[in-house]
Amino acid sequence: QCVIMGGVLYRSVPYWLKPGCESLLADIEAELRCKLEEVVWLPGFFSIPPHIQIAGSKAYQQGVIYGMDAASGAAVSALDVSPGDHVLDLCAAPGAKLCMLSDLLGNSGSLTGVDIARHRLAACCTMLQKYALGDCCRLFVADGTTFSLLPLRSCMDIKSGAAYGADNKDIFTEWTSKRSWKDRKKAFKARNANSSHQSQSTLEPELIYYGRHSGVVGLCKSELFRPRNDNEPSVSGYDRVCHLGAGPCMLSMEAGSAYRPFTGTKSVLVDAECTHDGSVKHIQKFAFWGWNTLQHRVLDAKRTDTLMHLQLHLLTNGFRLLRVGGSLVYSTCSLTVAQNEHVVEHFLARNSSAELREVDLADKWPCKSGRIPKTIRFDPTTSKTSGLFIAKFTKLTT
Ligand SMILES: C[S@@+](CC[C@H](N)C(=O)[O-])C[C@H]1O[C@@H](n2cnc3c(N)ncnc32)[C@H](O)[C@@H]1O
Repeated sequence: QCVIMGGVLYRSVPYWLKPGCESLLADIEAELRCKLEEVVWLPGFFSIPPHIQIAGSKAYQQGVIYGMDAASGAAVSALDVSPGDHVLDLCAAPGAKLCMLSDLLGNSGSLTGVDIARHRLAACCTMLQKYALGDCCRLFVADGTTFSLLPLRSCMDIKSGAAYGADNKDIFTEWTSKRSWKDRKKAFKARNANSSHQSQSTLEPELIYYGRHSGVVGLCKSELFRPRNDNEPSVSGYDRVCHLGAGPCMLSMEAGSAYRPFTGTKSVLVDAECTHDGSVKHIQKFAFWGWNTLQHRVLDAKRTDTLMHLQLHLLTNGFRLLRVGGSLVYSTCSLTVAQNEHVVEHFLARNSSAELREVDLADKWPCKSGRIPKTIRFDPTTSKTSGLFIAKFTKLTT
């Protein structure tokens, strides 16, 4: 019997590119020896029977398909990303949503992925490269509650370090995964020095990957890492938007130039750390961990409090980095009210420029309303997806 749950694939071709898709699908079906069933409510998604293993298939190895739960796909769709947008994914690893975001952007705009767990972000980096999706992307190991770097203009000319003097070690040249032993040792030392002097929450962002069109090539390190300063309007581009009253036009830096306008972070995804109790894949792990561990892993009040605090801070900082008129999606794969509606309520009470928005198309999705109007919930018992909570916000001028 075909069970859709947990067996949904997202093709690594933009789903609006119809030509050629049919023949591609036929090839994949022949290779997997099963029918790919279209998920009618989510373009680009197909379901396969759960016993079919895709990891050994040519289609998977060549990066034509990747596995992703349909509810997660819905969270990305809720962002309504258009080519050219500057998108921030604040809890990016291991990177399924990041890949889909990159697919939607095509070779335009920019995508910044942030995660506090280095090893998990390294998996993102591998995925982006495997699926050839990283051209406009940059990845930072950083704390999403304090991350402060603005998006760079994606349309800027790609400059080579040579134009700025190839011997200037401070200029980012084209990214390569092959670093000299000396460079790796230097980076390792710097990391160790950093972590012994700073707590995790104040770690400086560390750039671990950047694509050719991410806007990083040609920049000086001091330009890329110049922190947003709320007290200096000329540096903190986002604040200048409000003061100028000039719509969604902001200021950003380019190598060797004064600040130039850019369209800002239009979309922020905060797929926050949570207890994962709505994730079917995660719950299956309790068979291995032992069901008696459920109490401290999911139901423990102290842990929930700590997570709520983190979720609220991630959401607040994501919103701070959003431009006026942009969209932010907050999602968790927890089914608890504490990590979802309560976080949203606390956030709205403290941010007068935040407004909840209806998720377009949600009326066609197999989801229900959350306890707060305009929020939605995917419930595994009725949606045939993993559980997911989604709230979409926009930023108003205050
Ligand atoms: C639910 S997972 C994100 C899944 C991801 N969006 C995807 O689609 O693959 C939550 C992530 O949040 C990260 N995280 C936890 N605390 C964080 C923080 N303070 N800043 C940034 N990321 C954090 C975790 O390391 C974890 O990778």
